[in-house]
This record gives sequence, structure tokens and C-alpha cells, in this order.
Amino acid sequence: MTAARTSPDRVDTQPADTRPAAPADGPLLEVAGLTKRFSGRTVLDGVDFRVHAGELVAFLGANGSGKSTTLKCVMGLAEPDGGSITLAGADLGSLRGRSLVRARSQAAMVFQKIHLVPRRTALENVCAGGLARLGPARSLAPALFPRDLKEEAMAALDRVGMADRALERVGRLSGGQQQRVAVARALCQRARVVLADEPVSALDPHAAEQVMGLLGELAHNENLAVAAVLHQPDLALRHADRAIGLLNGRIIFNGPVGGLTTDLQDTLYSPDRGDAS
Ligand SMILES: Nc1ncnc2c1ncn2[C@@H]1O[C@H](COP(=O)(O)OP(=O)(O)OP(=O)(O)O)[C@@H](O)[C@H]1O
Repeated sequence: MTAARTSPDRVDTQPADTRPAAPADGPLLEVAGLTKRFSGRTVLDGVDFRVHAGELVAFLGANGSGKSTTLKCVMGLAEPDGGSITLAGADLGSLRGRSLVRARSQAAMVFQKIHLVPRRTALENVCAGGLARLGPARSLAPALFPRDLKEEAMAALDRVGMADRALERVGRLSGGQQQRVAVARALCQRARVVLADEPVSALDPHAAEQVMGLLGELAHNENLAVAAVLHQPDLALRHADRAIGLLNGRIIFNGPVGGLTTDLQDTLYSPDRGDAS
């Protein structure tokens, strides 16, 4: 065992939580005691973590360890069985209806498996991110998108290096280009928290570096809180500030990426991991 390893009930959050980049007014995302069961089988077992403005946190762990389910619970795509989720100061469990939708709009998804609309242009897809915060009354056909929204969407596309492809249908873009459009959509949503589930798993190494670089810039330059599920510890080492390691639905590591030792990676990805339930 390495010094950086922690037991499931003694998670080392101290180094990251005292980072100077973090604001004094607390984390943008705080998850406490999160539990989730599917058909009686526990897949998340008391997951606690925080993500602050200005940091990129990588979620690592073997297939089935609970990474995606954690992010889905935050986004409301899976219903937690216990615990609390606080997003930009709002306790999601205490909210319903439009208040809940408004609170959740503080988080944007860059999910590999939740696609943009392929037959719409990059610009229209990015505008759709802005509509999330304008409310249902402004859910207009693309031809009626307000001019200021289009200008903001163009600025976001420019920010991710895709302005010259704005009028192209997303279905004609490469995987890396689509991920950059998804990042632009998150920018246009003006979300303060960005959740990325396997944002680079379908990308070639060069495109993966670019998209991870963009996510890092969102955190470090735009002061957003970014959480990304990754399958490549080396990408976490190069781009993330902090790593959270999940094993069978429990966090076994939470600390600066420098703590991702070979021993820890062996433990996280060992084929002999037992069962979560
Ligand atoms: N809708 C569902 N119904 C039943 N079981 C589910 C469902 N979604 C996830 N699970 C189970 O929950 C566990 C955690 O899944 P999850 O997708 O969160 O893992 P993961 O760490 O993201 O894995 P991967 O790296 O393979 O994407 C797995 O055992 C999975 O089979």
C-alpha cells in the first residue's frame, strides 16, 4: 500500500480541499453518503466527494465500479436511494419541479453516450444549451433563436476552435469535433459545473489530448468545476488536478493525481476485485 491510499472510510480529501484555487465559499458540487441500488444490488455505497470551482477532477475505476451512476445521480438520470447532492449551493433532494430543473441547469453534461442532435448544425446544438437557461417559453425552433443567443453560441464555438464548422450538421463531424461542440454547448448553458462521462473514450490520442485540454481550460480559465470519468489514468495524470478512485461502489482514493501510484492503479483495475453487493 502507498501513503496516498486511503481506506474506504478514511478518504483523504485534505490536499485537494485546501487548494488555493478553490473559492472560500465552498464547493460547487458536494455529494454526501450517496447510495444507489439496482434490483437490490448495491452499486454505490456511501459515496462522498466535493468538486470546487477551478478544478478538474478525474473519476477512475474499473468497469462497473459506479463512476457513471455517480454522475447520473447528480444529473437526475438515476434516482439515488440515499445521501445528498448539493449543486451550486442548492440541495437537490429538497427541490421539485421547475426549481429542481433550474438548480440542475447549473450542471452541463458532456456525455459520450448522450449525443448532440446529428441532423442539426453545430450552432443549433450549442444554442440548445442556452435554451436550457432561458426556460420553456424560449424553447423555439432554430429559425427563431434570438440573435444574442446565436452570438453567444458562435463565441462558444470559437472558444473551442469550431467556429468555421458552425453551420455544418453535427452528424458530419468527427467524434473529437462533436465533443468540442458538446463543450461549447456546456459553455453556452453557462453551467458552473461540467460533468463529462468518458468524454474521450472514442477519440484518437491527439483528439483526446485536445478535448482533455479544453476541459482543463474550462476549469482553470473559466473557473468551472469539472468532473470527468476517464478510463486512462495517464490522461488524468496529465490533465486533472485531483483523482477520485472508485472500487465496487466505494471511494478508495481522493487526492492529487500525484497519488495515482502503480500500486493504487493495480488495486483499482485488479481483475480480482470481489463484488460490491
Ligand atoms: N440501469 C441499470 N440497471 C441495472 N444495473 C445497472 C444499471 N446501470 C448501471 N448498473 C450497474 O451498476 C454498476 C455500476 O455501473 P456504472 O455504469 O456506474 O459503472 P462504471 O464504473 O461507469 O462502468 P464502465 O466503466 O463500464 O462504464 C454495474 O454493475 C452496472 O451493471
